[in-house]
Amino acid sequence: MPIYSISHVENVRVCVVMVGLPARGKSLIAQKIVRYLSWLSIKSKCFNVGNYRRLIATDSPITAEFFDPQNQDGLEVRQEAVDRAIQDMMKWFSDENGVVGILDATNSTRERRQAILRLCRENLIEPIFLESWCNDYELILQNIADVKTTSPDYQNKDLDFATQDFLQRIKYYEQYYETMDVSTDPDLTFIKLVNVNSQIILNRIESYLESRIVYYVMNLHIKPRSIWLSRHGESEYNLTGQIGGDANLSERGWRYAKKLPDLVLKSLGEENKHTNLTVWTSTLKRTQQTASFLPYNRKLQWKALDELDAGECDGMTYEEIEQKFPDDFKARDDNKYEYRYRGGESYRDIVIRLEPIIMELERQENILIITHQAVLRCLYAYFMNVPQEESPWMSIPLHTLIKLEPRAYLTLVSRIKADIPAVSTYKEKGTSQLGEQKDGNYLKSRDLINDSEMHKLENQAK
Ligand SMILES: O=P(O)(O)OC[C@H]1O[C@@](CO)(OP(=O)(O)O)[C@@H](O)[C@@H]1O
Repeated sequence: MPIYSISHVENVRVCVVMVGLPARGKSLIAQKIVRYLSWLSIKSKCFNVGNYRRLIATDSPITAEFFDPQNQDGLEVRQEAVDRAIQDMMKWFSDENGVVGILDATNSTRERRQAILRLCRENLIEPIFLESWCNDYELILQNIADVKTTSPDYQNKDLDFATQDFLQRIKYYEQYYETMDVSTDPDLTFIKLVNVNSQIILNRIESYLESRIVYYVMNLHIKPRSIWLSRHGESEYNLTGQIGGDANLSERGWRYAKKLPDLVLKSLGEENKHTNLTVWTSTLKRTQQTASFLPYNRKLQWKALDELDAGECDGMTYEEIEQKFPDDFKARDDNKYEYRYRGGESYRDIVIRLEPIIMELERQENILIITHQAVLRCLYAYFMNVPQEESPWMSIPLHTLIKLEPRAYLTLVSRIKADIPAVSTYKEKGTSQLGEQKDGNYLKSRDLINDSEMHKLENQAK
């Protein structure tokens, strides 16, 4: 039976209209919403007006003066950019059945917001305005530094120049910026984040999908932190090639468990060696045994982190499954993400049960998660924006500690191998044999800003 996502049930289409002065973290929030909703199979896309503007005004470098409200040419280019972004977004809603489109721009005047509102209503799209309001100067400077390292406007410019120029750009916008307020915008659906999430003002949140977006955004924080991921040490079932079950660690698995505290210290580095981590495991013995030598007192077990339930195939090897249920074996290879074991789960089912984990992870700071091959693939896919067709085939080796460092526009990945041998549990498509465990082919940092989108736009413009 197919699983429907909430967008099918409600049949709604939502346009998230970002609002805020430059350097308020709008693009970051927009990208994160797209990544989160796409992970939940809700078709989402971000339309960044800055990208359109750069395509139209190719005679860059652009400096703050371009944004002077007295600069007529600048105004025209900016109007054209927003018109084109909105046009493309509307086309995407209708031609590609988009569900959540995000208009990433400053949308800083009430007049502009009213125009977007009218257009959305005409096209039966629910608009939700998401304002990021911030007067914390340190935070703004931090955002400028992040923008400077990622925005094409400041490529090859030094930080001082970029900072001054950007502050001037903000000043121009401030001349006509109108913030959102319950008294002035009583009829609009909006979320206003004040200094990230020190205060959150909500108005007229109505549909379920809107409330999911609100809940997600409310949980975001921007404190620097790291997330460590590890599979449990090699288990006795891994040795025999059996899947599922609740086996103990093998002798080599125990060696990994004993070495894990050192690997974590090494990854923390000398200056952070006293950092107190929270450790999450599943409820299965092999993850708890793996965590047993870690010197941290906050250890939590989550049922949601248990391994993929293989139902009737629990305890079998892939060869036995191929012999006993050949059609199922093939169906799983054909569509591993959707295939649900008889009486068990699919990868999609895991993603659904992991959603509260993701929400909690967004709220938390430093966490070490010890879990299982399939669950780890799903968590990793969320952080690294890995598409559904690929995620169940990612190679995540045993006895390897992975560190994720979420940054403004990308997640950095590093890993430490324990140098303790383990069997491979990696099964390639089309065979029941366990092949060689590939050496973490997905363990690369990935940009969250989708470059391919930019290339597509550039090609259209040519
Ligand atoms: O989806 P595939 O590639 O079969 O991987 C999931 C399998 O990985 C295993 C090992 O083969 O995980 P784990 O080692 O965490 O127990 C199985 O229990 C589980 O069914």
